Amino acid sequence: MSIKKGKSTQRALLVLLTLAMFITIATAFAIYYHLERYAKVTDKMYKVQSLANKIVYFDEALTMSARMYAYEKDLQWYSRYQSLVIQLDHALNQASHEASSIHDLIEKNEPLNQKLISIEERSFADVRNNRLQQAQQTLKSPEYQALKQRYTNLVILTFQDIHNQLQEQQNNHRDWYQTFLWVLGLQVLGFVLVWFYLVNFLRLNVSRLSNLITTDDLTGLGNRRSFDDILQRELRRSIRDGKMLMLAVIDIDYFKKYNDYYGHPKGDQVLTMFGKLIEQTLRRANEFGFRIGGEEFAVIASVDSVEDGTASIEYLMLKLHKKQMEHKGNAETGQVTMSAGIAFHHADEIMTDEELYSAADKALYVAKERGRNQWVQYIDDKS
Ligand SMILES: Nc1nc2c(ncn2[C@@H]2O[C@H](COP(=O)(O)OP(=O)(O)OP(=O)(O)O)[C@@H](O)[C@H]2O)c(=O)[nH]1
Repeated sequence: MSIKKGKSTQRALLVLLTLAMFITIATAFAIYYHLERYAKVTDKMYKVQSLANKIVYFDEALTMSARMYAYEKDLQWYSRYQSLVIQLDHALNQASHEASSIHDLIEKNEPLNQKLISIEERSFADVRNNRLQQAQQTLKSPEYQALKQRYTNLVILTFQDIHNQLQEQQNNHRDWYQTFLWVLGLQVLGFVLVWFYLVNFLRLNVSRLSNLITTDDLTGLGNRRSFDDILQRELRRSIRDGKMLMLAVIDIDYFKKYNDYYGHPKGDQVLTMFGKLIEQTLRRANEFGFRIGGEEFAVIASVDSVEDGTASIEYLMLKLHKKQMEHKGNAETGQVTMSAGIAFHHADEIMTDEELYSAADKALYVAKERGRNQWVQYIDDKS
């Protein structure tokens, strides 16, 4: 991907992410708003319902008190009637704060209310003048009954109306917040999916990148950087585990001449083929192959004995011979051959990676000096 394209993709991703964040925040606000409204409407419904119950109760109770007063002429009933009138007024006032239709109901039906009160007052006057039968008749009269019924019906219908309106609002808010909850759920799911995608994408790219950093493009073997790291690591491991470590530095003989004779692309093919041979030879987990320079390769292997190590390089040489690749610049064999310098790190030695590499390199030099197409093991003269 070009830098320009990468930057525009990044910008587009940033815009998308910002947009998605705004939508999520807006959705969360919408849920909060509708949930809050839903709770408020529900609360109001309970309040209105309880006021409606109170009003109907006070209304019936005050009629009952008026009747009882007409029958018993007991002043207790009269004062109960009066206290109920005050309580009813208070409840109606409270209800009119909750819903304007109650206020309208009180205003519009004031004449009807006054009529009822005047009939009740008339019966109370009869009671006071000991005309109890007259008082009872007044309260039982069809006119009073009809007015009372009308008043009660009006109250009930108004409250029913309010209840229906509130229920509609409640359902509306519930539908909205449930819809937004789904939207938020889908957004969260989307975020989770994008998150997983990004994490996977990054992980893949990181492993690709680390491969690129440590792999030689042409042969697919480890490159110089990974050679340095793995040589240090394996050396530490061999000292810790008390095992022998082999390092072989391998070079294609007269490779300059090969390039000169057959051309650079053909030279590349030889390098690729040799890289594959190394890969096929190194079968065990603790054996590693590298291309550490132009036509220079290396093998690091944890071995049980010197023979074990040299045998694997011998085997690699044999495989290369079997290929019988023509190399007219190689006057000795006429084929592509290799030379190798082998050095061992023994468990009881203390050697640095540089010392081990230098030893293998020296042995390679000797192999070249002795006529190439061979391996030479480094022997420390001082020991
Ligand atoms: N085709 C190809 N050639 C390369 C590459 N890297 C280095 N070379 C060539 O490898 C040759 C190495 O030459 P020298 O160091 O002189 O070694 P040599 O010719 O193999 O001689 P001896 O090692 O002494 O046998 C040079 O000609 C480099 O150009 C590569 O990636 N591809």
